[in-house]
Amino acid sequence: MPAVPQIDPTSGAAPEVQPSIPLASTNVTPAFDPANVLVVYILGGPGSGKGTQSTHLVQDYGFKHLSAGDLLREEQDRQGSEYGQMIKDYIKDGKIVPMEVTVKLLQNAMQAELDSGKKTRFLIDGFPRKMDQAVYFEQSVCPSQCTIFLDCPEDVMLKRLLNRGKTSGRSDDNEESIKKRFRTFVETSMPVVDMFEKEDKVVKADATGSQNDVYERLVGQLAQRNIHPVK
Ligand SMILES: Nc1ncnc2c1ncn2[C@@H]1O[C@H](COP(=O)(O)OP(=O)(O)OP(=O)(O)O)[C@@H](O)[C@H]1O
Ligand SMILES: O=c1ccn([C@@H]2O[C@H](COP(=O)(O)O)[C@@H](O)[C@H]2O)c(=O)[nH]1
Ligand SMILES: [Mg+2]
Repeated sequence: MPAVPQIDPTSGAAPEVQPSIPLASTNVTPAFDPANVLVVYILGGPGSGKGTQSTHLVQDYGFKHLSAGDLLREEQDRQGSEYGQMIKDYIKDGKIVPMEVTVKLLQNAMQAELDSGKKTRFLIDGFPRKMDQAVYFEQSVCPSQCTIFLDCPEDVMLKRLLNRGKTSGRSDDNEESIKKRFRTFVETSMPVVDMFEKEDKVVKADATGSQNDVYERLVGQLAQRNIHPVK
């Protein structure tokens, strides 16, 4: 397996990939072999419960949870990061940070986990959020097994996020940023879910109701995809 490059502090990173390139037409060998590494994405609108359900899934399915948003916030706060201010501005505005940064952070985190001989099942939360990220990651990092999609109406998500905003300290848990995030989700992220849906790779669950209700639905859906708890 090739070594995973660090984020290049001078120039940035991975080559640009045009989103229009069809997945099947390329010959790139991914960095991680899907025979040895399981990647499941968890997507859904802001506040749909991705982080919450990830906590449950990690406990029962032996996943290593990697939240793209958390990794970006860590990078934003890392002393000396040349991307800090850019990430801060993008997050507050609900925009998608250029994929070179996010993919590198994810790839490095996966490599670190594999190097330490720990988990080989990755639950990637809140990624891919844009078509270029999806195409690049699937081709060059690791093809996913499936995408969990948490389906939740905006009024429910808004209520949850405003409630979370009372204590989260997140710069984007305010009404103005939330509206922008909803828009980005519909315009930029849903096409990714739709693409995976066409490939029959989406496990969709109604994300309304209690956390436990949602989780039970997810467990049932995952079983149908032959993904089972490890204990
Ligand atoms: N089923 C649920 N019912 C009520 N509240 C919930 C439910 N699931 C999650 N929450 C709460 O809603 C808020 C948002 O949940 P969570 O952080 O898991 O969402 P998310 O999809 O990861 O959001 P983001 O995209 O902003 O990171 C949290 O305060 C969480 O406790
Ligand atoms: O692939 C990604 C994932 C996230 N972002 C940015 O981070 C924020 C917060 O993400 P959460 O998943 O809600 O924690 C998101 O609104 C984007 O601005 C990103 O750019 N790319
Ligand atoms: Mg989250």
